Amino acid sequence: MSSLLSLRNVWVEYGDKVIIENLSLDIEEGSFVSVVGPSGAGKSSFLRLILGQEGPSRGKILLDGTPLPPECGPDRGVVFQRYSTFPHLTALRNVMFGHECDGAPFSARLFGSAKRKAREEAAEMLSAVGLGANLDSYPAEMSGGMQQRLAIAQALIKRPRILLLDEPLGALDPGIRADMHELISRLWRDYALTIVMVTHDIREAFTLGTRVLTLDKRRHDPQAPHRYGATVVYDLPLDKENAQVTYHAERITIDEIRNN
Ligand SMILES: Nc1ncnc2c1ncn2[C@@H]1O[C@H](COP(=O)(O)OP(=O)(O)OP(=O)(O)O)[C@@H](O)[C@H]1O
Repeated sequence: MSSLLSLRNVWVEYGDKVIIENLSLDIEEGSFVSVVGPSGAGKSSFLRLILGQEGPSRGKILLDGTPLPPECGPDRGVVFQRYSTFPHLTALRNVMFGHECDGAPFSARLFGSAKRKAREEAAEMLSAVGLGANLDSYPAEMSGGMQQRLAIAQALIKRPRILLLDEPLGALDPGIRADMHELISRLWRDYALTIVMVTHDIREAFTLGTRVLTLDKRRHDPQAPHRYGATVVYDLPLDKENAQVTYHAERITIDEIRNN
């Protein structure tokens, strides 16, 4: 595997508030990186950096060895915990929207064969996420799990090189999460994706990831909580061939990682 994304001495600072501190990291093509850490550690900020929603205050980020374009492009797709889809569009139109924006940036409307092709691809993607029977449903008519399936289809239609997941299953019931784990694993394999997923669920991090990163502060100043930022304090590659790792993950906690 080769390095798809590299962060070199990256800092995120807001005024004198340090959020991410001197982060250096390589993410291999085809890997599934789970990111865990305490609330407020900077996990979403880390995803926003990769997405291009904000730039580092210092350091550089390279995609395939070249500086990451400052704006979010089709090479990166994202799914948030909620509200990733357009409520006024059907499932099919939600997924077609990416192609429509590219093909007709001003009107977001395609015609003729371009429209037919976009429709076929969107329907195919919706089938891949298990929504083949819901092409004409609106997000409000769908369950939480179905809405997240739709958000994933919408993110994947542009065939991104990196898929960013920010607590994508955080609002779902545990039973639905298990189905979603199966779906995300299958899409990761079938579409040869590189995935970076933020989660608060340590079991999910170990079940899905090929690597688990823990973001946290190495130093704390009780008088000035934002004096120091977070960095990668644990970086655990997982041997997915070894089923035992998955079983152990059932019981593992952040404290157990810290103590190892
Ligand atoms: N635009 C901003 N201006 C100032 N501070 C910000 C800004 N965006 C984020 N922060 C701060 O950065 C810190 C990290 O926020 P972030 O959302 O990345 O953490 P997180 O690890 O994802 O948290 P959680 O697990 O609770 O979602 C927080 O203290 C937050 O208040």
